[in-house]
Amino acid sequence: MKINKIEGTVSLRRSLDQGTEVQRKAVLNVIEHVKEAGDNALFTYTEKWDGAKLSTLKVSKAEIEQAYQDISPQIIPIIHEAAENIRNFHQKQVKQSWLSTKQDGTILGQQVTALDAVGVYVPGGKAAYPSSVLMNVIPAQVAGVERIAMVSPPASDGSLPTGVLVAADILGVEEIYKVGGAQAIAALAYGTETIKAVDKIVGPGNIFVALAKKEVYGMVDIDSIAGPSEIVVLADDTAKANEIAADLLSQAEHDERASSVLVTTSELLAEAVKVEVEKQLVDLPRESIARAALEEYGAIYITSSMKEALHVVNELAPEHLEVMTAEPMNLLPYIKHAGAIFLGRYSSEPIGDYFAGPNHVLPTNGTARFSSGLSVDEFIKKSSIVMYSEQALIDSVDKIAAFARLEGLEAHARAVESRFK
Ligand SMILES: NC(=O)c1ccc[n+]([C@@H]2O[C@H](COP(=O)([O-])OP(=O)(O)OC[C@H]3O[C@@H](n4cnc5c(N)ncnc54)[C@H](O)[C@@H]3O)[C@@H](O)[C@H]2O)c1
Ligand SMILES: N[C@H](CO)Cc1c[nH]c[nH+]1
Ligand SMILES: [Zn+2]
Repeated sequence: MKINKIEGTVSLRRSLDQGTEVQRKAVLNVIEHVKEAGDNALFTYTEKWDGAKLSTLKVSKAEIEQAYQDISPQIIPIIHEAAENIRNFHQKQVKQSWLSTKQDGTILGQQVTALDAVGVYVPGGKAAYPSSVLMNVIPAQVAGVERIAMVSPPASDGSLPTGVLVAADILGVEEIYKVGGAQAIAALAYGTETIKAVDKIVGPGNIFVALAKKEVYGMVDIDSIAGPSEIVVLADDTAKANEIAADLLSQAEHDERASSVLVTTSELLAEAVKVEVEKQLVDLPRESIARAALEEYGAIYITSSMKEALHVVNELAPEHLEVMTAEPMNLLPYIKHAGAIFLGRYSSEPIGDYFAGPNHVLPTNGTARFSSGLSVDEFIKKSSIVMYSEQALIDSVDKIAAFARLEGLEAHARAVESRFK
């Protein structure tokens, strides 16, 4: 990790991965092929990219039962407890419909309706993510979505990870399909013989998944594009180097393109964290991934004041921000851009990945400047409601007709006037 001293204001935004021309073309071909050939195209690509020769896509009851046989029994109550924490947190996000009656009897309001059908992408290439099953499915359930179709790429033996199957079963997901990548996104958007089309697709994935989601947007809705994981730790000289190093590595191990950054006012701490990171890397099972990520996207920034450090943090707008300072809560009002904020040394980032309750699907690549993590809001829509009283229309008909004529829309004006002719 390189140490950089920062003076004054700097621009540190990372550019968004738009994929290469070859990747974009490949994704377009996949989508067209799935539209034309349906399930057959899904079988072809699953064999090509995942090495699995399948004859059916839907996970069977027998496969779920087998997953319960294979999984360590101790993990099951832990998944249940995590699911409960996540459900309780998301329950607080529920928005109610409302109606408001004016003095003249007019009723105005907003009706909240859950989406009918949602597709959930659970990544499966480099690691298994049962936690992402919980994070994507629970807010949809809390919103009241009736149909949830989950997709995830199989291993070469045609199986899905036991943790993914058990987590989905614990939540009561009935449709689980063994298909991943751009082909899974195309199937959810356009439908095939086996997979019925949905209204919205959510969930993180690699560049092929991200490009496919962008491509089908409009046909269906999508959530934001969550890219490789990121962590920024903001620390002063009270923080502990070994704890910061451990937290930086927790995100670096996700992906060679993950980004782990320390922003600190202490030169001494910066040096100590650099040494600790090297020390802790050595026996990490995913050392090579973490090392590659740190070499390319890792950094330590030293600033001369906390004010400058906060500026750097807001500039980076990270997916996850940890604040490890003497009084972390005091800094909260100055943090404008971060997907999730973890305050104090007992709030290590993986608590949020698995257990605390907030969602772990969060804005990356600086998009926390304008977007938020996955929430119940992503699974609802709002219809406005208008019920005018006779008196209200008498009072405003001339104004509305005048406005319509300002736009040259005579039929609009006559429509409101027709009630009194
Ligand atoms: N932000 C979050 O909440 C969150 C959570 C979990 C994972 N992630 C991220 O999701 C990503 C998961 O990526 P992954 O690759 O491990 O799994 P993935 O499921 O996204 O992608 C695997 C699929 O990619 C397709 N593919 C692979 N190589 C291809 C090629 N050359 N051409 C066309 N298609 C190809 C295949 O269909 C394969 O099934 C990682 O970047 C990880 O950090 C993010
Ligand atoms: N940190 C990831 C989001 O960037 C989510 C995750 C899933 N499992 C472990 N971590
Ligand atoms: Zn993580």
